Amino acid sequence: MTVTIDGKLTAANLMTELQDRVRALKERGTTPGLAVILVGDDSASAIYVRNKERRAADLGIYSEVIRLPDTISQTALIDEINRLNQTPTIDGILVQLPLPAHIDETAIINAINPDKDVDGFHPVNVGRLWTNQPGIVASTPFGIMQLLKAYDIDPEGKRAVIVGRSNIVGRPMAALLLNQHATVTIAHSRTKDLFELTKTADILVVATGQAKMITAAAVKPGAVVIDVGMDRDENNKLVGDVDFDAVAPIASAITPVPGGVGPMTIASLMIQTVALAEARANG
Ligand SMILES: Nc1nc2c(c(=O)[nH]1)N[C@@H](CN(C=O)c1ccc(C(=O)N[C@@H](CCC(=O)O)C(=O)O)cc1)CN2
Repeated sequence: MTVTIDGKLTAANLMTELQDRVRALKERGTTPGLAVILVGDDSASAIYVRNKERRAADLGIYSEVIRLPDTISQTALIDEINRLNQTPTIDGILVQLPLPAHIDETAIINAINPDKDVDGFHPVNVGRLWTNQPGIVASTPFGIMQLLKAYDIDPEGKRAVIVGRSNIVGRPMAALLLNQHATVTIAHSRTKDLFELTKTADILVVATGQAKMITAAAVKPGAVVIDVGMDRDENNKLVGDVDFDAVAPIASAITPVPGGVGPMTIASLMIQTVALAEARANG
């Protein structure tokens, strides 16, 4: 029988566990602090940021949202990051993506102190991940690893195929699965015979942004299928990169959209903010 991996429930369970860690930190005089920078008025980003703010408040994490106009210069944005880098009560800093076109995303990520880079996007943290050292990991792949753990899916010895090579999902996902002893292939828009490759995967992670591109013919029977997509179908309904109804009957486990990977992203952000505050409290 196919297992539908419930990201909402897993995230809620992890948040309950996290409450105890926040309480313990506060008893020791440390309140975890998270700063979120939102540039411009992208409506989806505004919702994600509001949800981050709410989740932090639920847990007793101090959060500060810095809303900046989309006309802000790159220099002024970096000045703001520098202020937060120097604020001792802020453990984690993130800049909500995407950024307006005139701002160089790489320059902004590189301006964040790597030890406060709660998104795990800074090259120092990327390097730590690829060399299998402890560090902060991008929230979505971190959340996917939490889902695999919660459902007793062990990557060791499995063939994993990741479709998508973004810095936010595909690349860190590959490193995390490799660190857990999977045999990993990253596929992308220029991969030849893509579906021949995806059919070899015991664990298939799809992050392409193309609605329902993975059909049953592209999946090995019994595979674990993780859908990172958040796309709109012809009826403007939120769907994933995987055709859930077609693939679910042949998968051993599959994430739905919505309610699969998405809710784990914000939960992972909270977990890593608390871990950074614990590091501060422990000196
Ligand atoms: N600085 C960052 N920017 C962005 C990140 C990130 O991790 N750091 N990730 C995404 C946006 N994101 C969080 O920021 C995010 C995306 C989706 C969800 C989520 O819960 N999705 C739900 C569906 C929501 C809906 O109905 O629209 C789901 O899949 O069930 C949470 C957070 C890009 N930017």
